[in-house]
Amino acid sequence: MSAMLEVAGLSKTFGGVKAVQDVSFSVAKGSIHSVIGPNGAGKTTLFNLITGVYTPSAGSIRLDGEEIGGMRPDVLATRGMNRTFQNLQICFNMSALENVLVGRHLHLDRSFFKAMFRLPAITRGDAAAREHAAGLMEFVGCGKHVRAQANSLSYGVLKRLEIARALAAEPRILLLDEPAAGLNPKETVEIDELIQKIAATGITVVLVEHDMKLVMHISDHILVLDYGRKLAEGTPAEVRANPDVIAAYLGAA
Ligand SMILES: Nc1ncnc2c1ncn2[C@@H]1O[C@H](COP(=O)(O)OP(=O)(O)OP(=O)(O)O)[C@@H](O)[C@H]1O
Repeated sequence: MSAMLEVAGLSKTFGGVKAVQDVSFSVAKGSIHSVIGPNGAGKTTLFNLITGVYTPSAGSIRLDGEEIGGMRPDVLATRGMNRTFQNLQICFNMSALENVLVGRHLHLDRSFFKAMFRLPAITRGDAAAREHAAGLMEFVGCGKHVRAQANSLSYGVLKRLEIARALAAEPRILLLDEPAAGLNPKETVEIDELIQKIAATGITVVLVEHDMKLVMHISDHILVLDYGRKLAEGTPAEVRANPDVIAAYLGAA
């Protein structure tokens, strides 16, 4: 499989803190790639570098061969990259469907004059976008909440809704920041199934996750960070058997 994302010599320093140090790895197109590591290992910083929240101190990030290091998240969305956040980014004063529509804005035809005169094309566009968003809610398992207000939904449903919103931009690569955080075991199994369903559509998935059962079950490849550096990488079986990984996790326990 060819590499969709290639990270080389990536570093990020905050004052004197080396949050990410000289990290290199690549993500194969269509794969599920997890990033794990003890607390403070640099996982979130790595995600924020890849998704344009932070500018790298050094190194390169390539998406389909194009350098994307330092590009803004909205520009990256037009290049086919989207993400979810560890803390929910839901607008609670909007409906569930509207939250998904927010993620669709890239694909809406919003020229000023069309919007001003509500030309038929834009009305058609709105109807199609709503239909698309409702379809995504169905896909992530929130179909029965299409008409609900966001503030009436449970945490588990909101986590799925956030994934639906990220999918609304039609990404080719989706980064999920702790998709199972705060979920109960049943909801975690459902998220596991959803991630596999997303990957089966051809979308490349990268995730940061603390739930080892989920990571070991769904990942094609795992990158292990420790103190900002790459400690190990490989298949779940390789990573599980790696003495350095075992030591890092036992040390952190
Ligand atoms: N904006 C920042 N300013 C200063 N230091 C930061 C900043 N963001 C992260 N750090 C530091 O960088 C290191 C890596 O943090 P990061 O949040 O990336 O780790 P993590 O692996 O995601 O941790 P966790 O599993 O707890 O979420 C930590 O020492 C953290 O304190």
